[in-house]
Amino acid sequence: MSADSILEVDGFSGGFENRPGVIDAVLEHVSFAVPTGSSTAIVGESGSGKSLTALAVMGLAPSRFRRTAGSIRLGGRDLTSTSEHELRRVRGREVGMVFQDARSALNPVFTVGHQLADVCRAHRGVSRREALREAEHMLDRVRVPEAARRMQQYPHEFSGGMAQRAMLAMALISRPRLLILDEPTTGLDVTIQADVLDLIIDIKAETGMTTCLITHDLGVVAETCDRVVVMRGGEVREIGSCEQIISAPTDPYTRQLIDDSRMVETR
Ligand SMILES: Nc1ncnc2c1ncn2[C@@H]1O[C@H](COP(=O)(O)OP(=O)(O)OP(=O)(O)O)[C@@H](O)[C@H]1O
Repeated sequence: MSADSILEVDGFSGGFENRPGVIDAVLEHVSFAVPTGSSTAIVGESGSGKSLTALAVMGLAPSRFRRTAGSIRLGGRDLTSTSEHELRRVRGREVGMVFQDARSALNPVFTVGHQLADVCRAHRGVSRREALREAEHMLDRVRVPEAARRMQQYPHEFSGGMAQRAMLAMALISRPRLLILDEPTTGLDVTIQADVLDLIIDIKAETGMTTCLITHDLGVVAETCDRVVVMRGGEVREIGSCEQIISAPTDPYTRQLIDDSRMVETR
């Protein structure tokens, strides 16, 4: 394992305890690293274990999930032996996550501005006034038009694409070192998908932040990432540079993913 990887998942295995004492294995010896500054993608079909791996990194795996082996190190710290209290500090400050369905991840009873400011205060210890100013600045930065007015609105008043931008602002406002994006554009209209992807590419270029993009679509990966981890059935099947994986995949499953992806349309 290399010292310049912000995230190191090493032999991580686990499953669900659906019946007491019996663990149905889901993740099997998952090992990969996310080099600091990279744009690493985790790709695979639905059910391959991508989201579960990311949730384990966040310390947010479902309550019935049990780790059976391995470790997850973030910035050199072993998360599998970190207390829940510490994990709360790590989430946000060290690692932020954007989920697929932004509107359901936002709290429906508070305005978007209120929620952004709360996250800012919790992680950066600034005054309420400063947090509100930062929240508006962040909404503007993720290209939400009329940020000041949007601050006062509730999540249901945001379209899917705008809600996804607000989620991105929420993840960015605590300035995490690693940003995990779980299918951030799935379910959005194609043109909105392209806008959100462009935004992610621009923010990455501006901040130099490390990103980990989870997707089933290798077409998206080709546009946004430099490294690829291919998962299937809870296992890592192949790891390589984006170029190598796309031009010369060694695993037949990766080849199938390439054929299924949007790249087929542009070839
Ligand atoms: N709460 C749960 N209880 C039992 N099994 C679960 C639970 N959550 C996920 N699983 C199982 O774990 C496996 C991995 O799921 P995961 O969500 O990580 O896949 P994924 O690759 O991210 O797919 P998707 O893109 O559909 O989210 C799946 O087989 C799923 O059925």
